[in-house]
Amino acid sequence: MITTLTLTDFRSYGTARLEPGAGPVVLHGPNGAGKTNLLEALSLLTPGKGLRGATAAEMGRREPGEASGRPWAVAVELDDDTRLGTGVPGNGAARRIVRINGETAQPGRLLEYLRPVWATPEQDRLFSDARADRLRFFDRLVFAAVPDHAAAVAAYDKALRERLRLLLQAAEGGEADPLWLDALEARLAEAGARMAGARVAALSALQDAIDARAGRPFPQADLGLAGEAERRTGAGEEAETVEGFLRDGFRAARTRDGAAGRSLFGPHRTDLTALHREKNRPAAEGSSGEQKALVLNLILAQITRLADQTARPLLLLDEAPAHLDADRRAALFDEIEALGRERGLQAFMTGTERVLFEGLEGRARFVRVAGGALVAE
Ligand SMILES: Nc1ncnc2c1ncn2[C@@H]1O[C@H](COP(=O)(O)OP(=O)(O)OP(=O)(O)O)[C@@H](O)[C@H]1O
Repeated sequence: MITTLTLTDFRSYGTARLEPGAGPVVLHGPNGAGKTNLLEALSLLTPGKGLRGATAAEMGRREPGEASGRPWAVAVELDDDTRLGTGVPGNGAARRIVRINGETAQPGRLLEYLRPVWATPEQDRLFSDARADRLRFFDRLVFAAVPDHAAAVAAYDKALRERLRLLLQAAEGGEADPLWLDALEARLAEAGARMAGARVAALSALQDAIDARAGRPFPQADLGLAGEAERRTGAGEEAETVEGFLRDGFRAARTRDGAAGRSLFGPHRTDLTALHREKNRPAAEGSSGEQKALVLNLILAQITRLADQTARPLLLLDEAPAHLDADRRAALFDEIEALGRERGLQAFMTGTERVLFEGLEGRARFVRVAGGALVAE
């Protein structure tokens, strides 16, 4: 459990401190008050770019007239006295660093301490938006469950960029070292097969968790992965066989990728598919309210699963109640509060009006966000 959160020059905050305590935290305040900024800060306590997908340089506080963001820091203390922190040490620095108990650490190690999962209004059209966003969303769910997945995706993305750079050089008449290409593709195939393995395992566990939630007032999704490496993995092929398939595929795609200027083959092109079970229709056809409810159900399934394991689950819900009808809102609050009480879930929820959370009165900590300050009520 996070016992204290401190923000320093993070977005709209100069310095701010919050002691969330056990149970849900409701952050309410007018538009632009800094509610999402606070959730974003918490979302950086896991590898990646956080819930806005922003760069570290954008996150530093900028006063009018300042050209670049200030050095910033987000720090938390956990109930076992562990100190986790992230931030950038210099003006406009592009890479954030992570500290665990004062020592610089690999971002992946944060997953040993916290497993944040979030839902934002941007996900309201998750199933009809760009494939890449959907895959990123799913990969984040995977690495909250399988920490190694984050490292495999990072290694894969790096090798993919490097390979494309070489292929573009070759397409423009330059020389691409074939041995270096072979080495990069071997790395891609190895990381790609691991990614496919983790995705297939995580999808199956997530589907079980969704199925176990029948009877709640949220729609159920039947999930699938549209990608050849995942299909083969799911059909029981050994990881080495999938790796061989990927290596051959990358090699065969060299000329085409170089000409297209894009990497057209590989598990970075996998898609997450979802069927709205009750309606027996693709989730992509659903309204934004329906997609929102499907995504929330999926996220609640994931967080319940994480809460069953040992990791500390952390749920960040940006403007969730505003988009839900009264039944679903009440069910959401009851579930979050029960998960907090029984399994140590910490949840942070935002909304413009306190009244949206009246179902949580007496059961949550209310914090008013205004003018860069956090006021516990
Ligand atoms: N780097 C930065 N430096 C200073 N202020 C920033 C920075 N980045 C964002 N802001 C400010 O933060 C505010 C937005 O905060 P946030 O998105 O958290 O609002 P919110 O309370 O979630 O509002 P809404 O209810 O509209 O979603 C804006 O006023 C924006 O100008």
